Amino acid sequence: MAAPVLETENLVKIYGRGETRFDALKGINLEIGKGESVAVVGKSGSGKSTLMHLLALLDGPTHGVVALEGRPTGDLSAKELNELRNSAFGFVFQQFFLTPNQSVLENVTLPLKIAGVPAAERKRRGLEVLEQLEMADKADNKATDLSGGQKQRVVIARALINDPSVIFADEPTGNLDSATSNVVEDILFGLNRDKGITLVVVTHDEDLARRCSRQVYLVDGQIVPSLEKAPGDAAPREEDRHPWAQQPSDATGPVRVAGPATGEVITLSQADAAAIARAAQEPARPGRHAAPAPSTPDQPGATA
Ligand SMILES: Nc1ncnc2c1ncn2[C@@H]1O[C@H](COP(=O)(O)OP(=O)(O)OP(=O)(O)O)[C@@H](O)[C@H]1O
Repeated sequence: MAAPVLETENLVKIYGRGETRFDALKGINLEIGKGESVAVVGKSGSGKSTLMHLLALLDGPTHGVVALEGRPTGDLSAKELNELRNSAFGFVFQQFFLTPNQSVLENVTLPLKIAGVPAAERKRRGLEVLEQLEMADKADNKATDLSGGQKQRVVIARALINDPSVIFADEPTGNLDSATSNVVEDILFGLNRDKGITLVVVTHDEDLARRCSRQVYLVDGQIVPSLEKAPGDAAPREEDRHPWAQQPSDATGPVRVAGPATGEVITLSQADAAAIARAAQEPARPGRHAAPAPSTPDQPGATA
């Protein structure tokens, strides 16, 4: 793996206390190399967004370390964290909506405004990045006067404006139709390939996850073995790749599987094992990524 841009050590996140205590992450050790594209996959409530928020320095862990470019971030002040996030990261999050009353250009250049960049320079860089995403002609539009796919391109433009080393994307295609999803994905993977921007994507979309160079599987706040083969391994046998798929279908107790990469024994609930087995074995939906992307991708009615 390339030098890690992000590393975590025994990352634990506990929400609440006493009777309402919930252990959302239970000791995550993860390295994300520069230029990787990593999909964080798992069922609802498994801790994907929590992990993404900790990696993106939007929230702090209860225990453990997140290091950016080899530098632990735990001791940084709120101001330092803000600056670091603003300069190193881009966000394609559905909850980071565009500001409706502002123009596309104002939305895209917001991170530069926060960083204190003068107006003329903001405009120059904003138009440049909108040009890259074929949205320069919409610079003066209100953010509301756009289709779903166009809004998502504006969000990506905003994520790019500070030349980030990592883009975090939380369900970046969640509300888009299939053709528009393809366009948005192509943009994100193009940035990864051509500019070496590291991508960390939380998604339920198996096709999008498969397009990433690595998948990180979360079950109940823990990483379970990914489906990629370990470095230097011979091609794994099917039963080694998906040991959970070998369980008898009428089994009711917890499923114990040996990780193909580490040999570590992990206990999964039947439901989690079945969900992972399904995700691992389902073929790609027909039609996705097969057809060339349309040149005018945005569909009326889609929302970002
Ligand atoms: N602020 C919070 N306070 C208490 N519990 C929380 C909080 N945020 C998340 N949780 C709990 O932590 C667990 C993990 O949440 P998280 O949002 O990371 O899951 P997720 O895998 O991203 O789910 P989804 O796919 O549904 O978005 C869930 O059980 C959730 O209810």
